[in-house]
Amino acid sequence: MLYSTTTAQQKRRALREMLTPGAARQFPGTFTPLSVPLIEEKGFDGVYISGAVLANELGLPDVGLTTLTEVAHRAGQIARATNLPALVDADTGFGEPMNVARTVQELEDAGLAGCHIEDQFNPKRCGHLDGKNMVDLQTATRRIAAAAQGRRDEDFLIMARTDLRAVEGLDAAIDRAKALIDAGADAIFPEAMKDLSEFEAVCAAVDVPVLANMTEFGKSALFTRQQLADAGVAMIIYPVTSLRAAMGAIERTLDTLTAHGTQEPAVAEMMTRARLYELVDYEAYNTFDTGIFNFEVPDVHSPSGTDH
Ligand SMILES: C[C@](O)(C(=O)O)[C@H](CC(=O)O)C(=O)O
Ligand SMILES: [Mg+2]
Repeated sequence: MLYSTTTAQQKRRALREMLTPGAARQFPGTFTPLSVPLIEEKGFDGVYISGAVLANELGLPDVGLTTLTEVAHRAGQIARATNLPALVDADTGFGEPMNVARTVQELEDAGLAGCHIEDQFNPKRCGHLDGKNMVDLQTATRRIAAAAQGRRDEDFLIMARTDLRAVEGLDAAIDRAKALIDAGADAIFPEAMKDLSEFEAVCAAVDVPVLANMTEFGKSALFTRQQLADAGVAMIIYPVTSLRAAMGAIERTLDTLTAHGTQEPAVAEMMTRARLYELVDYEAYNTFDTGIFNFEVPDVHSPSGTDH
């Protein structure tokens, strides 16, 4: 009950240890702390907090409108709800190199295990769309160097994302990934890979953990965990999956309500009240006090009642 029983430091260590080449650790995205017990219960390795989802959840497009304060706050609420490590999308780092250093410190304070910082400039966009604004190599490496310098816990994972593949091709993206590692990146997120052989090429070219982004309706096909493990991938994110699933269910339910005048036909698809209460550990809160107030209140009206 309440929040996680492991410290942020322990979660960061755990993340470091689990990210070996080919481990293909699965990090489903979540936009709410409420999904976190589900992710844990189903045996996933960690939790991902997507910038696109945090923006969309606020009714905004993913073009760099969310602020560091908003992202750190929401990501912190999610991170503290889980014993698993949480990786957050820090977009372009929320400013110039000095701001990026502060971003890392805010995310450390919020209990995140790591973040990724990309080489676009605002208005940034989803890595799987065309027409991205890319910063030059020097700006990209400065961002990562500032992030590494800002970090106070050496286990906080700084992942560099490069969006260059869709703009200048795979070789350029690999060259940039290497430069970002030299600048201090602990891991690489090669965005918008075209096929499995591209993941393989990146994994072979760098000796840090590589992330695969399995976002739906994007430029990459939805490869299985085994396929990505065989390519050498250390970590897989499913950034928008739960949001898309939830929004699909909401839309279908609203349609049922308008069509039938009642939600009754949709109830079978809903999470039950009992299951929802289970996720928030209702029962434990009911009994929490009984373990603490196990003494008797003296009767002040009895002859010995003043003796307390
Ligand atoms: C990973 C990503 O950065 C995100 O914010 O979740 C997005 C996902 C998406 O828009 O599908 C991305 O740029 O790939
Ligand atoms: Mg993003």
